[in-house]
Amino acid sequence: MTVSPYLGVGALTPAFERADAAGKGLFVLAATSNPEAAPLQGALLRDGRSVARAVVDEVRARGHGVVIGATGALVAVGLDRDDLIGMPILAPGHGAQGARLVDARARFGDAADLVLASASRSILRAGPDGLSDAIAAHAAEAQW
Ligand SMILES: O=c1ccn([C@@H]2O[C@H](COP(=O)(O)O)[C@@H](O)[C@H]2O)c(=O)[nH]1
Repeated sequence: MTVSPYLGVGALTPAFERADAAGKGLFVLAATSNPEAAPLQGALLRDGRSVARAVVDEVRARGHGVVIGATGALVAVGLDRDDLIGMPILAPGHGAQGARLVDARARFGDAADLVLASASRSILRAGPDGLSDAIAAHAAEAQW
Protein backbone atom coordinates (compact mmCIF):
# COMPACT_ATOMS: atom_id res chain seq x y z
CA MET A 1 0.00 0.00 0.00
CA THR A 2 1.18 3.54 -0.72
CA VAL A 3 0.69 6.18 1.99
CA SER A 4 1.34 9.91 2.25
CA PRO A 5 3.60 11.41 4.96
CA TYR A 6 2.14 14.90 4.71
CA LEU A 7 0.91 14.72 8.32
CA GLY A 8 4.38 13.61 9.42
CA VAL A 9 5.88 10.14 9.13
CA GLY A 10 5.09 9.57 12.82
CA ALA A 11 1.38 9.96 12.06
CA LEU A 12 1.66 6.80 9.98
CA THR A 13 2.61 4.69 13.01
CA PRO A 14 -0.73 2.81 13.10
CA ALA A 15 -0.30 1.92 9.43
CA PHE A 16 3.29 0.74 9.99
CA GLU A 17 2.15 -1.35 12.94
CA ARG A 18 -0.70 -2.87 11.00
CA ALA A 19 1.59 -3.70 8.09
CA ASP A 20 4.25 -5.14 10.40
CA ALA A 21 1.71 -7.35 12.14
CA ALA A 22 0.62 -8.71 8.76
CA GLY A 23 4.19 -9.19 7.55
CA LYS A 24 3.65 -6.60 4.82
CA GLY A 25 5.35 -3.40 3.74
CA LEU A 26 4.24 0.15 3.04
CA PHE A 27 5.55 2.54 0.42
CA VAL A 28 5.65 6.12 1.71
CA LEU A 29 5.64 8.97 -0.82
CA ALA A 30 9.06 10.64 -0.67
CA ALA A 31 9.97 12.01 -4.11
CA THR A 32 7.03 11.68 -6.43
CA SER A 33 7.16 11.65 -10.21
CA ASN A 34 4.96 14.69 -10.88
CA PRO A 35 6.93 17.83 -11.77
CA GLU A 36 5.05 20.03 -9.27
CA ALA A 37 6.48 18.03 -6.38
CA ALA A 38 10.10 19.17 -6.35
CA PRO A 39 9.71 22.58 -4.63
CA LEU A 40 7.90 20.98 -1.70
CA GLN A 41 9.81 17.71 -1.47
CA GLY A 42 13.16 19.42 -2.05
CA ALA A 43 12.54 22.14 0.56
CA LEU A 44 15.11 22.20 3.34
CA LEU A 45 14.32 21.51 6.97
CA ARG A 46 16.05 23.27 9.84
CA ASP A 47 18.56 20.41 10.08
CA GLY A 48 19.60 20.94 6.45
CA ARG A 49 18.00 17.80 5.06
CA SER A 50 15.39 18.04 2.35
CA VAL A 51 11.84 16.96 3.10
CA ALA A 52 12.34 13.96 0.79
CA ARG A 53 15.55 12.97 2.56
CA ALA A 54 13.90 13.23 5.98
CA VAL A 55 11.06 11.01 4.79
CA VAL A 56 13.55 8.47 3.42
CA ASP A 57 15.51 8.46 6.70
CA GLU A 58 12.42 8.06 8.88
CA VAL A 59 10.91 5.35 6.73
CA ARG A 60 14.20 3.44 6.59
CA ALA A 61 14.32 3.49 10.39
CA ARG A 62 10.88 1.88 10.43
CA GLY A 63 11.85 -0.79 7.93
CA HIS A 64 9.47 0.15 5.14
CA GLY A 65 9.82 1.44 1.58
CA VAL A 66 9.52 4.72 -0.28
CA VAL A 67 8.07 6.01 -3.51
CA ILE A 68 10.78 7.61 -5.61
CA GLY A 69 9.56 8.69 -9.02
CA ALA A 70 11.63 7.76 -12.04
CA THR A 71 11.32 11.16 -13.72
CA GLY A 72 13.02 14.20 -12.12
CA ALA A 73 16.61 14.49 -10.92
CA LEU A 74 17.14 13.09 -7.43
CA VAL A 75 19.41 16.01 -6.61
CA ALA A 76 16.49 18.40 -7.17
CA VAL A 77 14.85 16.95 -4.06
CA GLY A 78 18.04 16.72 -2.03
CA LEU A 79 18.56 13.00 -2.55
CA ASP A 80 21.54 10.93 -3.58
CA ARG A 81 20.84 7.46 -4.94
CA ASP A 82 23.15 6.01 -2.29
CA ASP A 83 20.68 7.28 0.32
CA LEU A 84 18.28 4.66 -1.01
CA ILE A 85 20.43 1.53 -1.01
CA GLY A 86 18.78 -1.38 0.75
CA MET A 87 15.28 0.10 0.81
CA PRO A 88 12.30 -1.15 -1.18
CA ILE A 89 11.55 1.55 -3.77
CA LEU A 90 8.35 1.89 -5.73
CA ALA A 91 9.31 3.85 -8.85
CA PRO A 92 6.40 5.18 -10.91
CA GLY A 93 6.95 7.38 -13.94
CA HIS A 94 8.03 4.80 -16.47
CA GLY A 95 6.34 4.67 -19.85
CA ALA A 96 3.65 7.32 -20.24
CA GLN A 97 5.44 9.82 -17.95
CA GLY A 98 8.63 9.54 -19.96
CA ALA A 99 11.12 7.57 -17.89
CA ARG A 100 12.62 4.51 -19.55
CA LEU A 101 12.88 1.18 -17.78
CA VAL A 102 16.31 0.59 -19.33
CA ASP A 103 17.60 3.63 -17.43
CA ALA A 104 16.66 2.36 -13.97
CA ARG A 105 20.14 1.05 -13.11
CA ALA A 106 21.75 4.31 -14.18
CA ARG A 107 19.27 6.29 -12.12
CA PHE A 108 19.24 4.21 -8.97
CA GLY A 109 22.70 2.61 -9.01
CA ASP A 110 23.06 -0.02 -6.29
CA ALA A 111 19.63 0.95 -4.99
CA ALA A 112 18.15 -0.50 -8.20
CA ASP A 113 18.26 -4.00 -6.71
CA LEU A 114 15.12 -3.25 -4.69
CA VAL A 115 13.31 -1.08 -7.24
CA LEU A 116 9.78 -2.05 -8.16
CA ALA A 117 9.35 -0.14 -11.42
CA SER A 118 5.77 0.65 -12.35
CA ALA A 119 4.22 1.46 -15.71
CA SER A 120 0.47 1.53 -16.21
CA ARG A 121 -0.86 3.51 -19.17
CA SER A 122 1.97 2.50 -21.49
CA ILE A 123 0.84 -1.09 -21.01
CA LEU A 124 -2.90 -0.62 -20.72
CA ARG A 125 -3.18 1.47 -23.88
CA ALA A 126 -2.19 -1.61 -25.89
CA GLY A 127 -5.73 -2.85 -25.21
CA PRO A 128 -6.83 -6.38 -24.38
CA ASP A 129 -5.33 -7.88 -27.52
CA GLY A 130 -1.96 -6.20 -27.12
CA LEU A 131 -1.59 -6.50 -23.39
CA SER A 132 0.64 -9.56 -23.21
CA ASP A 133 2.99 -8.19 -25.89
CA ALA A 134 3.16 -4.84 -24.12
CA ILE A 135 3.98 -6.54 -20.82
CA ALA A 136 6.66 -8.65 -22.52
CA ALA A 137 8.21 -5.57 -24.15
CA HIS A 138 8.29 -3.70 -20.84
CA ALA A 139 9.73 -6.75 -19.06
CA ALA A 140 12.47 -7.03 -21.68
CA GLU A 141 13.43 -3.43 -20.97
CA ALA A 142 13.41 -3.99 -17.22
CA GLN A 143 16.54 -6.17 -17.06
CA TRP A 144 18.84 -4.48 -14.64
O1 LIG B 1 4.96 9.62 -7.61
C1 LIG B 1 3.97 9.01 -8.04
C2 LIG B 1 3.14 8.27 -7.22
C3 LIG B 1 2.08 7.60 -7.76
N1 LIG B 1 1.84 7.66 -9.08
C4 LIG B 1 0.71 6.88 -9.60
O2 LIG B 1 1.26 5.79 -10.35
C5 LIG B 1 0.48 5.58 -11.51
C6 LIG B 1 1.35 5.86 -12.71
O3 LIG B 1 0.65 5.57 -13.91
P1 LIG B 1 1.40 5.64 -15.35
O4 LIG B 1 0.31 5.37 -16.32
O5 LIG B 1 2.45 4.55 -15.33
O6 LIG B 1 1.99 7.00 -15.47
C7 LIG B 1 -0.74 6.49 -11.43
O7 LIG B 1 -1.77 5.79 -10.77
C8 LIG B 1 -0.24 7.61 -10.55
O8 LIG B 1 -1.25 8.25 -9.82
C9 LIG B 1 2.66 8.36 -9.91
O9 LIG B 1 2.51 8.44 -11.15
N2 LIG B 1 3.72 9.03 -9.35
